Amino acid sequence: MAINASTMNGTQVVLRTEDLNIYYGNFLAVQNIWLDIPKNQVTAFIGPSGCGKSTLLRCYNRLNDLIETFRAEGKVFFGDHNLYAPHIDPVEVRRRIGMVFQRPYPFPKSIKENIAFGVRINGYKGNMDELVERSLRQAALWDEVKDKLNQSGLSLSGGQQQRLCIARAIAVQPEVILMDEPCSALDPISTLRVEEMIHELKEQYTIVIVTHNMQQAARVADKTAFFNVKTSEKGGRTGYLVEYAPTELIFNNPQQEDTKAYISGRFG
Ligand SMILES: Nc1ncnc2c1ncn2[C@@H]1O[C@H](COP(=O)(O)OP(=O)(O)OP(=O)(O)O)[C@@H](O)[C@H]1O
Repeated sequence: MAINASTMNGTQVVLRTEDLNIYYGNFLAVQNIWLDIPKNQVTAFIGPSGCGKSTLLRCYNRLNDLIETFRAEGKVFFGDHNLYAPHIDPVEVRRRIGMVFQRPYPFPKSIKENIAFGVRINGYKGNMDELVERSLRQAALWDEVKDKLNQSGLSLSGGQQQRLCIARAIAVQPEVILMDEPCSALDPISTLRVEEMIHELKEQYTIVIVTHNMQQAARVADKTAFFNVKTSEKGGRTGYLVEYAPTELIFNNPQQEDTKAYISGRFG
């Protein structure tokens, strides 16, 4: 699966959705999404609860496939590849488009093995110690764990566990990292560390982050997409994209009334 990305104002587009509708059974959860995710930038998804931020995020690495009632209409492109074409291997997609979840969930294995495990399964033949160190350094965790690599990942603090999970995601060398509210279970200092790390990671990776925290979106994201929910014809609550623009425009000069209302805290 070679990437041959198209461009958006001179920036490469890594992920593109075209007229994407996402269903759980008969329920239309997300409607009519056209969205381009730029390479080596941080894109934030914000919006009120239930507008489909996580549902859309999980579409990018086919994680929704694991939900029996899930169905997608429309297209999701990774470079030139339609990720939902029949020949696409979802396991390969998930290696190239990694994910970090809301709650850190280290494997009940050593710190080192948390990183080495997935890499080995992917057939890595290089120097494992080097890779473990590099991944932990990129996740700003090396200095804290270098003397206890054989201790359990579960012995770390919540913030350290989340950075371990980020190191694990990085280790298999994905092109994109999806983050679903990665700081919501962390204290403010741990949150700051993860945010600083996100700034550094975007030099090498494309990052899409779902966050409830508008200040966080303002701090970390180059572009921000604001989603809202409306009552659909069938009576269900369906999410849709309201506005997508450089982050400073979304927060300082939003074009849509709903965006203005949301960022000024009038709903959500
Ligand atoms: N596995 C599922 N099965 C059925 N419906 C689902 C499933 N997951 C999500 N939904 C529904 O899809 C809609 C969008 O949910 P989603 O979690 O993507 O929204 P969100 O914007 O990420 O919300 P939050 O900010 O609360 O996490 C909601 O109505 C939710 O109830």
